[in-house]
Amino acid sequence: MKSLVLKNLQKTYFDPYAGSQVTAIRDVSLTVQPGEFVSIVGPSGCGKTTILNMVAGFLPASGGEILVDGQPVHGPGPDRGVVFQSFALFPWKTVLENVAFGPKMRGVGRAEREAIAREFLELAGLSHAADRYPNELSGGMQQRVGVVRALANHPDVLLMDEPFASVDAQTRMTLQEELTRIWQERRTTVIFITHDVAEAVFLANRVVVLSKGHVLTEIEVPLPHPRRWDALMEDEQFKGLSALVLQKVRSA
Ligand SMILES: Nc1ncnc2c1ncn2[C@@H]1O[C@H](COP(=O)(O)OP(=O)(O)OP(=O)(O)O)[C@@H](O)[C@H]1O
Repeated sequence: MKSLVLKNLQKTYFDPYAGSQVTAIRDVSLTVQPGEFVSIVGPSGCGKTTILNMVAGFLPASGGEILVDGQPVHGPGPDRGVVFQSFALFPWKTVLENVAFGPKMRGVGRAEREAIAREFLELAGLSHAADRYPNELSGGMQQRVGVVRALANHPDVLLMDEPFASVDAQTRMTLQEELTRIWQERRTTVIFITHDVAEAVFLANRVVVLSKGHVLTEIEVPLPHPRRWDALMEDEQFKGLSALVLQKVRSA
């Protein structure tokens, strides 16, 4: 478990159409404690994906600093795992081989990496699908494989950009419940980006609301884990927090 610190982060892009610089991230400072689950929400264009790409090391920052456990980030690295909304599993590899791929790249021997992959597949309720190929899985199952493939690399920080946006509502709720359960077991530090306020509150210890490239507010979510939709749907505290976050996003 490692901390993630963003210090006065800034990002400007060159807009070729306007022929000028646009500021996507003005000044974002954020400390994510080791093992904390932070959701980031905000209106379209407020800079969520830009922040995630900078933390992943895919985009250079224009100013400020990103520190993982005190070490500055200068590019992608195995300490940070990334799961996107649409991502590619290797179609020519089985589910087991997909999940074992990261450990293989780290030089872990065959028996050990298969054991690691089987452990994670079990965690995600996917043991029965180990020998199948991605095109033999439903969208929700592929998404789950994507999540455990990232986890099998033992990242210190897991970065998730709307990973469940393209699955149906029912599957999405199941994936959210599984993610909170897996997170509770592994306690990986997580940043989760979403447009969905209920999803943000359901998953996180803390919700960060972004507005036009800066942090508008942060809202603690002191609900116990693991979380289940059946219980939370009617929970007054959950409903109150969701309403508060929604109000902030709408004012952002
Ligand atoms: N490659 C780019 N070149 C120029 N401008 C960009 C680029 N990528 C993003 N932007 C601009 O930066 C701002 C933030 O974009 P970003 O994609 O981070 O927002 P977002 O909050 O993730 O949006 P959404 O919720 O719609 O995905 C927007 O104004 C966007 O137009």
